[in-house]
This record gives sequence, structure tokens and C-alpha cells, in this order.
Amino acid sequence: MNDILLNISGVNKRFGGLQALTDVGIKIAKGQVYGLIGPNGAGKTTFFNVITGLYQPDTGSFELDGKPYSPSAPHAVARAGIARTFQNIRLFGEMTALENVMVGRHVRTRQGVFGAIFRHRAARVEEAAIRARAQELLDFVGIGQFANRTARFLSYGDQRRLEIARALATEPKLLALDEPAAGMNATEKLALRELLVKIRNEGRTVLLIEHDVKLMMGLCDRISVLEYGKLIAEGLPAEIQKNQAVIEAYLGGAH
Ligand SMILES: Nc1ncnc2c1ncn2[C@@H]1O[C@H](COP(=O)(O)OP(=O)(O)OP(=O)(O)O)[C@@H](O)[C@H]1O
Repeated sequence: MNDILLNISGVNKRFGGLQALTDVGIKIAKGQVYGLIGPNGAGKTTFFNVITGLYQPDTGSFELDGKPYSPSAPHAVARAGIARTFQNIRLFGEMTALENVMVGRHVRTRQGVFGAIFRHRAARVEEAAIRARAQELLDFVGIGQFANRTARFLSYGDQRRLEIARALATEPKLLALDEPAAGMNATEKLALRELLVKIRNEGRTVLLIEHDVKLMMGLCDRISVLEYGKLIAEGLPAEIQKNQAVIEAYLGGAH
């Protein structure tokens, strides 16, 4: 089926004596917002890290846009077309918001970072285009007015938006967001939700891990549920909400 963007199957991952993932798979169609939920320690982050090349799986088959990709390293995954954010914000704190987004953009440009440093003519032209696009992305996520502010001086919610802008700058086929609402207050969450709806309305494909189940139910097209490293349910949000195994997993767990 060519409308499947991400097709992953048979992922196993063991940490010493702990089987963190057992035969986990996921299929995300183009344009879907796909949610991954589960109680604490279920293996969500591990699966995410495997998909994005941070952890090496013991087994697994990985296909993006109909082509096998090797999640051997984060850089290779970014080049293949997957951009991610992290649970703990990872920005270049001393750089401006605009520069942070420009760095993301360089993944996709011909000159790359070295071209930009040596400032050949072609690189200068490209640099201007990168700058303009970076500003557009900051406007899109709602922090365009802070383009020249040092990243670490942005509010927490704005830093999270900046991370998303930086990920979008790589023009990903898949945007993977690891708990984007973590640590946000109610107002920031509401604004984040609006941004995610905007991203969805652009037709982007998104994989989302999030603890806020209410947010997930309203936002996702489909949801997979992990418990103790195994998929226990997959379906529409309404189906997941009624699923007995899911209800028990959450009641039995820390949630
Ligand atoms: N690098 C690692 N080394 C050893 N064990 C790990 C490592 N990373 C995760 N684990 C273990 O794997 C299991 C799954 O953890 P993981 O962080 O993937 O769960 P999670 O669903 O993302 O949890 P949370 O919702 O708390 O973030 C846990 O038991 C965890 O302790």
C-alpha cells in the first residue's frame, strides 16, 4: 500500500535482563497524526529512540515512504526524512531562536554547514533563503517576534515551539514528537494543541508520544498502546478509550 508512510515491524529490544520491546510494529499512513500511549515504563521512549536511530534494535524491519531505511544513527534517520523533538528540550541555548531553526535547515541544503561557514557565493544566496524560511517557521509556530532572542531566555512553552520549528526546518516526511506537552501549564498546553492542529491541517504526518491522554484522544487519528514492551491495542481513539485491556493497563499502572 503506497499510502503508508512509516511501516515498522518485529522490533525487539533488550536492555540486559529486561525485554523493553517485544515484537512491536506500527503502520502510519500519510497525513495521519499517530499517537503512542502507555503507562510509565511501557517502552514508548525506547520504541521512539529505536525508530529515530538513538538505540539499536535487536531485530526489526523499517520502511519509510516505501523504502527500507536503516535506523543506524540519528543523522541517517534525519536524512531519510524523520525529524524528532526530545522529552527534555535540546536546543542550542546560547544561539538565537532563528539560528536554532537555521541549523535544522542545513540538513536539507546543498552547501551544508561547511558551505555556510566558508561563505562561497552560492552559500551566501542559500543562506539568505534559509534565513527567510527559518523566520517563516518561527512565525508558523507563533514565536516569530522572538527570532533574535537567545534560546535559553525564551519561556518554557516557547522553547518547545522552537524545537518543533527546528524539526520542521528539516522538511521531514515524518515529524516525531516526544511528549511535547511535558511540563506545560494549562495555557501552554492549549496553545500547543492549536499548533498541532495547524501542523495536522498542513497534511503533515506526525508520530506523537504524550502522557496527556485527553489531548491525545482529541488530536490523534489512530493510537497504539504499549504495556510492558508489548502492543496491547491499536485503533481509533474512540476504540482505544473503550478497550478493556487499555483501561486495565492504566488503572493498574501509575496513571
Ligand atoms: N538505556 C536504558 N538502559 C536500560 N534500561 C532502559 C534504558 N532505557 C529504558 N530502559 C528501561 O526500559 C523500559 C521502558 O522504558 P521507556 O523509557 O521506554 O518507557 P516509557 O513508556 O517511555 O516510560 P515513560 O512514560 O516513563 O517515559 C523501562 O523499564 C526502562 O527502565
